[in-house]
Amino acid sequence: MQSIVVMGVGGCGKSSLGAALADALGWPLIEGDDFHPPANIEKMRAGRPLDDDDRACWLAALGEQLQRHPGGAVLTCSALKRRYRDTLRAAAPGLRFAHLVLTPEAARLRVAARPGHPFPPSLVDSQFAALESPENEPGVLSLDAMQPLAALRATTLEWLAAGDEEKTA
Ligand SMILES: Nc1ncnc2c1ncn2[C@@H]1O[C@H](COP(=O)(O)OP(=O)(O)OP(=O)(O)O)[C@@H](O)[C@H]1O
Ligand SMILES: O=C(O)[C@H](O)[C@@H](O)[C@H](O)[C@H](O)CO
Repeated sequence: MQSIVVMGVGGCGKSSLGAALADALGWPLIEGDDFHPPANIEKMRAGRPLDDDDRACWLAALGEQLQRHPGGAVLTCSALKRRYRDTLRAAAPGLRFAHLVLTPEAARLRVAARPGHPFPPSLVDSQFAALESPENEPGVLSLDAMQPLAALRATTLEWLAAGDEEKTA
């Protein structure tokens, strides 16, 4: 069973959907933010966007985590750029991605409603600037992040099941 990454900009709802999917599938949840080195957390807290170098060792650690769960896992990871996603795909071939899509305004509102979180609202624009849409890549589901969580969960589970049926047909 191939793992799934719940991806998107800060505040799009990765942790919420990731936890719901892990629960429904009985898969472990790999919370991507837990694998940032302290320097990355400090940088975000200081309102400075992460760059490719900052994200390189983080993505390598997340790839290792995926490899530890060959039976399937749910990973939450912003995975903003094509090459970040390809790094994860190289670690777990056939990896699937559910992309939570929302507007910068909606992301800002969600992030602002979480005071104390290391990711400040001022960083939201930089997330959209870095985002390369995964739409035309294989194994990607685009979701309207403004849908209720239960609907997002149901749509993603149906999509995963349909993909598995295709593989066994
Ligand atoms: N489908 C949804 N509908 C309404 N609110 C939501 C939905 N999903 C998440 N939220 C709310 O939006 C906020 C951000 O959600 P969450 O922490 O899951 O996002 P995230 O992408 O993991 O953020 P980050 O990457 O910055 O940690 C939370 O307050 C959460 O309760
Ligand atoms: O790639 C990045 O810039 C980071 O991973 C951020 O997206 C945050 O980790 C997260 O989304 C907010 O907590």
